[in-house]
Amino acid sequence: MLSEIQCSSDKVMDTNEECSIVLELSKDDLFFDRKKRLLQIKGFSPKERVYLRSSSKPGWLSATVEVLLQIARIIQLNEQELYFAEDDECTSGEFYSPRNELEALNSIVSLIHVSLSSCTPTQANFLEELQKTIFGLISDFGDKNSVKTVVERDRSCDQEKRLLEWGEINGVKTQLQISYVKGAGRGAIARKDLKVGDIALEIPLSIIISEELVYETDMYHVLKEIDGISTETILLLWSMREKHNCDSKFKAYFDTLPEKFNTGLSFGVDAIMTLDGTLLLDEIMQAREHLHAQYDELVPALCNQFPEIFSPELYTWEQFLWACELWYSNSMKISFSDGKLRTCLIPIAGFLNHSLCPHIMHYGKVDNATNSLKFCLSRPCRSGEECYLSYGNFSSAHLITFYGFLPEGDNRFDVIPLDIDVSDVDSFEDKPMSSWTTHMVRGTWLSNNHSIFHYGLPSPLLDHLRRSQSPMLQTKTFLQANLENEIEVLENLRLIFDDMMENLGDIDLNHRENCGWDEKLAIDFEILQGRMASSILISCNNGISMVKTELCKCMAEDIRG
Ligand SMILES: C[S@@+](CC[C@H](N)C(=O)[O-])C[C@H]1O[C@@H](n2cnc3c(N)ncnc32)[C@H](O)[C@@H]1O
Repeated sequence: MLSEIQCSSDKVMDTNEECSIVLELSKDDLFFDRKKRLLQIKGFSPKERVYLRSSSKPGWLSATVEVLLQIARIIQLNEQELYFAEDDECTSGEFYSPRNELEALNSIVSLIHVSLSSCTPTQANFLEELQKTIFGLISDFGDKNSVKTVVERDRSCDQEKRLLEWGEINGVKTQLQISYVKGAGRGAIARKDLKVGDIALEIPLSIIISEELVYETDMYHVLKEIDGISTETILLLWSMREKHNCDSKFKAYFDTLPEKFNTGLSFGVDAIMTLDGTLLLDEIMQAREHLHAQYDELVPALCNQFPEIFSPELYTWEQFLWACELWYSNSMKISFSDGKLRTCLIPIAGFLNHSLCPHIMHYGKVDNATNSLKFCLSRPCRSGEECYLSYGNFSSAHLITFYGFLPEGDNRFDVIPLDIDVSDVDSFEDKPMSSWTTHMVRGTWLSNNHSIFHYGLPSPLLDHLRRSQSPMLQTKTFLQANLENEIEVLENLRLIFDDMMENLGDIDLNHRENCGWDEKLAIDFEILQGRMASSILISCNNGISMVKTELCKCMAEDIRG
């Protein structure tokens, strides 16, 4: 979903020879205090004016870009990225996440765009040079972080082509064609080179499936009388019947939908057993229980009372699960011109696959002027390349449960939440920075700071554990009591992850080759969680030895002293 660009440009043009761009952290930002602190650590204020110097000075461009990017990255951090953001000086070229980097670079592009609308020709030269550099950085970043798609040219896409033709008759404008891609079903491939800001796909409102459609049906008169029924459930029940309607306006769309979705919701018994000891097991079991309860409460009664509307052979548990998987894996939340957020199915856009480094990041708002939904690029996509969307900042457990895949690459939203009571310790501290209400860890290979007092582990967690262990100590100092406290903190953390590794058990990779799709996914998740847990154990162990070395030095000095 579109997050407001929080940088603003005052468009202050200082002289004819130079100009400046203002990056400002919005006072309304939910994490204003934390971001302000991070900015200050790096030597910036929440409202920073960056001057674009004369191009005759060598190196002005890269120095300016570096400053702009450091500030924009912090402004664009989301809550989880902020939790893991290291509060030490960040080395240049470091980034927080692909999402954050693309947001930061695109926010600078927007500022340049605004400034270009009211500047002198000399200033325009600076700005255009800067813009070219930022576009170059976006393109390089995409190249480095993208996953190569293999298009399966031998598989026919006749139904998909029919849907595209139907869409174009109804006003769809697209720069994408649909093909099968290895490991992900169908995907959308760029027909020509597309640049930042280009519209890859434009879908008119008239072919978007949303709640309004159901209001016109006989089904709605029955469903609206049910207390507390959500519009999502109404849509789900509607799609179970509409799928079989030969006269449906959306027949071409329903014809392209798979008979089976293969998400975590339809994992078989063996896959579920494999998940024992993983975080994914809870996620899948909770979701399945919820859906079973919903079905049992609603559907048999509807079939009994209104069999002419809810025909029992169309409203089986299997068909209900199919519809749930359809809506979970293919729907998008769209903001309409009346300000309402609606969950919708969007024909053709539904072929866009997810990537951790997507081309399209913002697509959730109807354009009032054109009455359509536009999918614009935040990074370039070359002709023949698969064009990816961001489904959201989801963990791999969520993506497997509701979408049925594990994304390639480092997913920075894969965290292990820790069940730690934060109430008593942080409440007596009046430091705003200590008030995280939940704590978590992630693979420590993602951290750049493995030195003493950091160990690749998140600072908010370590600070919390230090304080709860010994509230009165001055932490992060080389005093004996503090170092002893530090060792206890790391040993306690190590215990949690020793247990986790034990519960995960051994993984049989040879067995994986002969498994079905669901067991394969379950094993891959187990491997991922094991990798995360073992990286944390390594960090704890390395940390303990580092601290013990310091402790020995400290005690030796005491003896000498
Ligand atoms: C909105 S649909 C995208 C089109 C879909 N590939 C198809 O053939 O209909 C979402 C589904 O695509 C697949 N998918 C999306 N992104 C993927 C990825 N990065 N890797 C593997 N499968 C992916 C998953 O099956 C997911 O449930």
